Amino acid sequence: MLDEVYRIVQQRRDQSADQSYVASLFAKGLDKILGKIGEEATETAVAGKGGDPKEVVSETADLFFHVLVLLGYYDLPPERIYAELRRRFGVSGLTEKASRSQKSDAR
Ligand SMILES: N=c1c2ncn([C@@H]3O[C@H](COP(=O)(O)OP(=O)(O)OP(=O)(O)O)[C@@H](O)[C@H]3O)c2ncn1[C@@H]1O[C@H](COP(=O)(O)O)[C@@H](O)[C@H]1O
Repeated sequence: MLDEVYRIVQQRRDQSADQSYVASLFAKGLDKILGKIGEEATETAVAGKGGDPKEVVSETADLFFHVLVLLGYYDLPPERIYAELRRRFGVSGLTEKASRSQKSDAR
């Protein structure tokens, strides 16, 4: 579904802003897209605190969608994110963090 929505996002880029919400975001520019991500991330956090599963799902969907618009802005297909997650797969976050602090100690 992320790939499908991303494909639509890319198709909307050149459309009229009054006929497409995605086109209106592109027309308003990067700061508008970033502002929406900040807003939706906050709303996701508030929903997480509230504990209503429906709200968590709805706000997370809004957040994912606006992140797809940002990826579209930079022509970055979701596959790039999947590849990064695959690269990290199986590496404990704690192990990765410890290796980072060892690297900075060595400097
Ligand atoms: N998944 C979504 C999606 N999720 C959320 N939204 C919109 O994101 C906006 C977020 O809600 P807000 O209340 O925060 O925003 P707002 O007050 O309307 O907007 P601002 O004035 O703050 O910018 C709403 O207008 C939602 O309708 C989405 N708009 C589009 N899509 C997908 O993008 C496709 C293309 O959409 P259009 O470009 O509108 O054709 C659609 O077919 C969907 O697949």
